[in-house]
Amino acid sequence: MNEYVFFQRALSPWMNEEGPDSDIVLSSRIRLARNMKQYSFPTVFTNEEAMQIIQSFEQLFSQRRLGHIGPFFLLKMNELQSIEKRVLVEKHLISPHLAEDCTFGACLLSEQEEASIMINEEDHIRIQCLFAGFQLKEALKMANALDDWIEQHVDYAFDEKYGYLTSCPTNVGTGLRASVMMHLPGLVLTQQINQVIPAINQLGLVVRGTYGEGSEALGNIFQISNQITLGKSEEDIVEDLTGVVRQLIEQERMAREALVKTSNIQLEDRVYRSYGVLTNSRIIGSKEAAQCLSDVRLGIDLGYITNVPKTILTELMILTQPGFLQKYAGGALRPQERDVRRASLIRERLYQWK
Ligand SMILES: Nc1ncnc2c1ncn2[C@@H]1O[C@H](COP(=O)(O)OP(=O)(O)OP(=O)(O)O)[C@@H](O)[C@H]1O
Repeated sequence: MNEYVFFQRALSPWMNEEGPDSDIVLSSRIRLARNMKQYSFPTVFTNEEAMQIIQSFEQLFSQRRLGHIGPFFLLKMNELQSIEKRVLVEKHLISPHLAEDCTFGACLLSEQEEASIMINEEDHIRIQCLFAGFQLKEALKMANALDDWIEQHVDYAFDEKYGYLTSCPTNVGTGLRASVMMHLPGLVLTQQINQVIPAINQLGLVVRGTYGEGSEALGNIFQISNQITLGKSEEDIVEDLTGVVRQLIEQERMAREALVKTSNIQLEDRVYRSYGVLTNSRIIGSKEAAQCLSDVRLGIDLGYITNVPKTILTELMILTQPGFLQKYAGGALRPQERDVRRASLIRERLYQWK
């Protein structure tokens, strides 16, 4: 496999699977923050230290094969074009911080893109595992396996009392963030989301947008994760989040049922109008596209639309982001040009399923 494929395909191979509860939970993620004992934290390390860290990972992964996860590919930020870095951000494989601010940053990607390890981001090592649907426990298992393997070769910064030491105190302890990406159009349409978000926050969990901290919830997609990393075991953090997500799934299903009962024809109309916009418009902005894709996804889940596979919608959510549009166009595009390209790309993809 050639590294170039990471920038070409919008749909990561792991996204092709239908995970459990995938009508509501789009994906599950575990990320672990770790640091190496012998180096200063990335906030203060020297360029030399940063390069040594990358070198040690280059050697460690030179075999490129790690148990059943298979080969890994190392991509250095200072060797990538800015559009390529943006594409990796849009695929949730690296953070905007690594792409934009970390000259001596790198990432290791597995072939299926379900595992990614960021080097020299906010911490020396950030291990991330992604699974389709509601599979937090499976993601934790894979992240732990990767973590154990790395720990055999690297001395982690660890304190008997506090656990894993990290750049930001909010990650000290387990260094673990567990999160799910949820599609919650029912709770948004019934306006219950306005009560649900504060209630989730009170339970010590955080609700974020599609692209993490500081981002908007595009197309009714919300990311829910744990806030606390200290004083609880990894398993308890995942268990607590799992309990809340189960309740949210129930609430979303009930909201959808209530909408079908009370306003079936209005809902069907909304779904088909959005389908009409996607299949006919000549200019479309990213927010409108995300909203229409959300309506059509709901339409598929409720059985109104049967001819469109959901993976096409997932792919379009990523493909219509600015980085991908420009990658396909072969260069920079002005916002208006992007809106025209976005519309034609969506029409082309959906045309195959008419
Ligand atoms: N369940 C998930 N499925 C797919 N992508 C996810 C999921 N959860 C988070 N992400 C993606 O991971 C990236 C980082 O998210 P976020 O900023 O919330 O977290 P973080 O890595 O835990 O960082 P920090 O510790 O700085 O808050 C974002 O692109 C986000 O969309």
